Amino acid sequence: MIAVGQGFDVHQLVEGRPCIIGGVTIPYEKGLLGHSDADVLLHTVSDAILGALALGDIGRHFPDTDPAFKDADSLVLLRRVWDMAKERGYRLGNLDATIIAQAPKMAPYVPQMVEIIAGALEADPRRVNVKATTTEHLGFTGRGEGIAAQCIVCLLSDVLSS
Ligand SMILES: Nc1ccn([C@@H]2O[C@H](COP(=O)(O)O)[C@@H](O)[C@H]2O)c(=O)n1
Ligand SMILES: C[C@@]1(CO)OP(=O)(O)OP(=O)(O)OC[C@H]1O
Repeated sequence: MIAVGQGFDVHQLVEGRPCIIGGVTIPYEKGLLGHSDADVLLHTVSDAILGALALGDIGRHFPDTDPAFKDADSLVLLRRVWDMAKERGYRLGNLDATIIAQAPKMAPYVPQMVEIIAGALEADPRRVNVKATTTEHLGFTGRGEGIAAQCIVCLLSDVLSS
């Protein structure tokens, strides 16, 4: 059985917040705003997995009205999402994600992000790809007002569907 899912997320860039992306705290003058730590990359990975499982999205499982998730570590949320996949007999086929940001420069941190995501999904890092693009100064990402991320995931299971 193969299950694919996709995710998309956006968070606003503001002063006075840490810039946490893919589980890495990136030195930058601004950070992402959210109820949780606002890790836009881990959110989109979580949403892609939940999509493959037909289980909705992270907002359904970890509501932003619940004080339990205030400043939550998105890596903890991703591990909880991955538990849902494992419970259903899935392992990671592969994952491909894109961070859409004019700044900061993501490339130096991408290898660490890959290791963190692969670790959370108990997968070989060679199954995980993270990349980044600017939008050539166009739109809200290009103006530095926010950062977006998108992800596609392929999950594999040995269970045959009936
Ligand atoms: N925030 C970003 C955006 C892009 N990169 C890297 O720069 C390369 C060029 O980006 P373009 O938008 O001009 O395609 C791209 O290949 C990314 O690897 C980055 O590190 N951080
Ligand atoms: C992650 C959660 C957790 O409360 O909060 P936010 O950091 O606001 O992130 P978002 O992607 O807007 O929605 C999911 C939320 O449930």
